[in-house]
Amino acid sequence: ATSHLDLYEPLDIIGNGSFGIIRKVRRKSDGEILARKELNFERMSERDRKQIVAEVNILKDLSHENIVRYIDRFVDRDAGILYILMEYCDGGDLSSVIKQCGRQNRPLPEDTVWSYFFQLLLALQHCHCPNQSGKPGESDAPKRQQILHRDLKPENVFLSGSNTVKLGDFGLSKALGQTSFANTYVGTPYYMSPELIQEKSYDTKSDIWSLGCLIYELCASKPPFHEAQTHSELSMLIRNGRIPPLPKGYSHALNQVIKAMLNLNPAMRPSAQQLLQHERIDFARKVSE
Ligand SMILES: CNC(=O)c1c(C)[nH]c(/C=C2\C(=O)Nc3ccc(Cl)cc32)c1C
Repeated sequence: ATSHLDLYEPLDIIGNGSFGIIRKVRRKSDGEILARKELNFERMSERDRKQIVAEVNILKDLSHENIVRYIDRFVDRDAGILYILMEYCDGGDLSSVIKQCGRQNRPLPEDTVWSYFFQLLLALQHCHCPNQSGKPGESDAPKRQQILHRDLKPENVFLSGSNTVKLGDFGLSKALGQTSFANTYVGTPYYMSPELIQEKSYDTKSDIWSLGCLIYELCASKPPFHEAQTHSELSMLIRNGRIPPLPKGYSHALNQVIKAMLNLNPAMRPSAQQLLQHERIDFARKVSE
């Protein structure tokens, strides 16, 4: 019987994640281009293997336009490699877009920022409030537990076409409900929220903090607390909560909504649901429809 591997023609390597690579592949049956994560689990610790299994199980449950679609997985026991097949996003990741804006000193247009912001809010809302998307008959959908992304950063957001963003790499996310709030710190130091510095628990408002850092970085081409050289300097900058204003040309409204997401007190930060009511987000929604 043809093994899974023979069903796909390997093309170029497009990324390297924490445990392996991401390769572009062509499905031979219909020529569809996909992305395949290749993870060498022989070198992984037991804990990391559990993490990957948890990621796949989380991704399987999520089906949303703004979350990278999980397609299939299979293991090559001899080679000790786990293959995870996902949708291909031809625009690459947001971190490359930000680097390009910084290099060419051409900031992202404000309308593009609001559109990406809107789409990421839809993705987060789908994770944070499982049955809130308001689709008719939603109430009889199987109850899925709340999911936290926990590592929202430009390297984990991918572009499909020129203006659809997709949240990817749930490697560090935690499905709540099985355990209490995850209080082991993980994620990108620059996007570390104040509650994580004080080793308090991580919750949906920590994802909102990271989203605030990401939207800030889209405009300024660097994270809000970038000047820090050491961990302790970073935590001092974060706790004094002073955020350098965005470059000229971005509206007061955008500055304000970023400030609200970067409130030191998690309870004061707006939820994804509340942010989706913002008038400029509503405008982005209308533009996208
Ligand atoms: C240089 N690399 C790229 O331009 C690039 C492209 C064209 N696609 C990707 C990444 C993904 C891609 O295309 N689909 C994905 C699904 C899940 C995850 Cl975690 C990543 C991807 C990347 C990193």
